[in-house]
Amino acid sequence: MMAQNLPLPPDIQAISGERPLALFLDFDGTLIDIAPTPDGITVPPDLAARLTSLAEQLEGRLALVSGRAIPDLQDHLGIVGIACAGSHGSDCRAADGTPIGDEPDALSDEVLHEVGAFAAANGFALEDKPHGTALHYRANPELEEQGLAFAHALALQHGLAVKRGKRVIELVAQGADKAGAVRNLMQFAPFAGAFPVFVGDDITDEDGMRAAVEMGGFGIAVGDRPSENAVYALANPAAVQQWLHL
Ligand SMILES: O=P(O)(O)OC[C@H]1O[C@H](O[C@H]2O[C@H](CO)[C@@H](O)[C@H](O)[C@H]2O)[C@H](O)[C@@H](O)[C@@H]1O
Repeated sequence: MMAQNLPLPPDIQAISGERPLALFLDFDGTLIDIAPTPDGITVPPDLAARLTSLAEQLEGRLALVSGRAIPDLQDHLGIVGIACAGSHGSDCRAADGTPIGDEPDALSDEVLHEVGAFAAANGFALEDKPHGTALHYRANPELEEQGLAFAHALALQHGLAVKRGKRVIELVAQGADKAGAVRNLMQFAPFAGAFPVFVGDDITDEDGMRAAVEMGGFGIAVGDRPSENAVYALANPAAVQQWLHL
């Protein structure tokens, strides 16, 4: 199913034929199908090579923008020589690995301890991340309300932000989001001055799409979640890969 009956995007070659295209791609649910657990995803073995080749066609103006930390992306994909923004925009790096922008501190030990204890006591699967922590409840969807109440109370107490995703609630530093990642990358070559397009499936991707729109581009929603900022839609990761000619 597709988001809000939005039309299919124009062919990528038609877009990039008109002006230099800067492409920002979410990972889970956009390039790769959602799996029961974070480590259970199936990543085609040649995906990294295909992304690298796409980046070359775009003269380097391709970035992965993920809620996952960059080392986690690399564990699944291998080292890809393209720009990456990990941990919901907390950690932005150019294609050669050079950091872009400030990297926020990790969460305090006190917060990590509280979240870990809550997860263990209530049936959430905990994902520790370098710039945050995630409570997964895909195996127990009824835990959502309880998880949100806990996360919002803890965020208020410690000045953190809550991110919601597909059967996941995350705590991260204030100010980290995918809009910031897009804006950061668009300040520098080879992205600066290009036409930004953000492709994503989840709530956190709305920030990235909004930033693309602000800079004259557009968003493409993936899947059936209604999108506030997308003007085009693709049905699933297979359709994204096809659209990208991967
Ligand atoms: O911004 P993304 O690249 O889409 O990353 C968002 C989160 O993705 C991962 O969790 C989600 O995918 C898992 C694997 O399909 C799934 O089991 C889980 O229910 C989803 O929430 C990842 O584990 C998170 O760290 C990312 O923030």
